[in-house]
Amino acid sequence: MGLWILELKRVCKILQLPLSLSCTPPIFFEVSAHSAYKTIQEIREKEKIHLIELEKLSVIDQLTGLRNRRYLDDNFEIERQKIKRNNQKLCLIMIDIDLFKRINDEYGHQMGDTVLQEFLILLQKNIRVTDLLSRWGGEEFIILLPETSLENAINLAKKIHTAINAFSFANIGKLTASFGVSKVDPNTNSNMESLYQVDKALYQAKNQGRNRIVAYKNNE
Ligand SMILES: Nc1nc2c(ncn2[C@@H]2O[C@H](COP(=O)(O)OP(=O)(O)OP(=O)(O)O)[C@@H](O)[C@H]2O)c(=O)[nH]1
Repeated sequence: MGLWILELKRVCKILQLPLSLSCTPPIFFEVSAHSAYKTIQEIREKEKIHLIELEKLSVIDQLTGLRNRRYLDDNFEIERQKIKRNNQKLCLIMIDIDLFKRINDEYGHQMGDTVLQEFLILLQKNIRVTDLLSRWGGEEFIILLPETSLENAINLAKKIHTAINAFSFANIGKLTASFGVSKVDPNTNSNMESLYQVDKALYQAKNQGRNRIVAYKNNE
């Protein structure tokens, strides 16, 4: 009983609810203990829902509504373990909008945000529901492609590349993007290595003049 009251005091304190437990006659104590117990249960349920909501928010990018880097980090390991067990294929595509800074500088940050939102819709239209698209940061996106060979990942990058080149962004017009593509080998690569490889391929695409796709090769 004492513990209930302590717990009730605790949750009421957290939720800043008024609580008066003084002068409760024994006959009424049963009733108030019962309602106190119910209150604690209700508050615990609300706390649980609140935590679930917080957990969801922590893996969602506010601007685009896409999953964020944290979500990808968590799920990449799960996907790696799955392909290792089932001997499946897994690839990564990293996409970065070219010269995005110019858009912010010329049209303002808000227009830059709009472009990012349009860009992600374009990406979503071109991938499968089982592909995991996330915002890696700034103007950079990653797609994790389960059950996809390197050849098919490159084909998908080509398809997205063509779609971007054909698209006219509101108020901005044409944009280009650079792509890195890599295969994940769960037996030899750690998550870090796989991400390093796809990032290196993207870096090469930028260095070679942007608006292109580069696949990571082992001997580079
Ligand atoms: N509007 C907007 N801009 C962002 C956001 N996140 C990052 N940026 C901007 O994206 C720009 C990225 O610039 P850089 O890293 O120089 O790259 P870039 O201009 O795209 O050039 P390259 O990648 O070399 O083609 C910076 O100006 C950032 O401020 C965002 O959420 N919204």
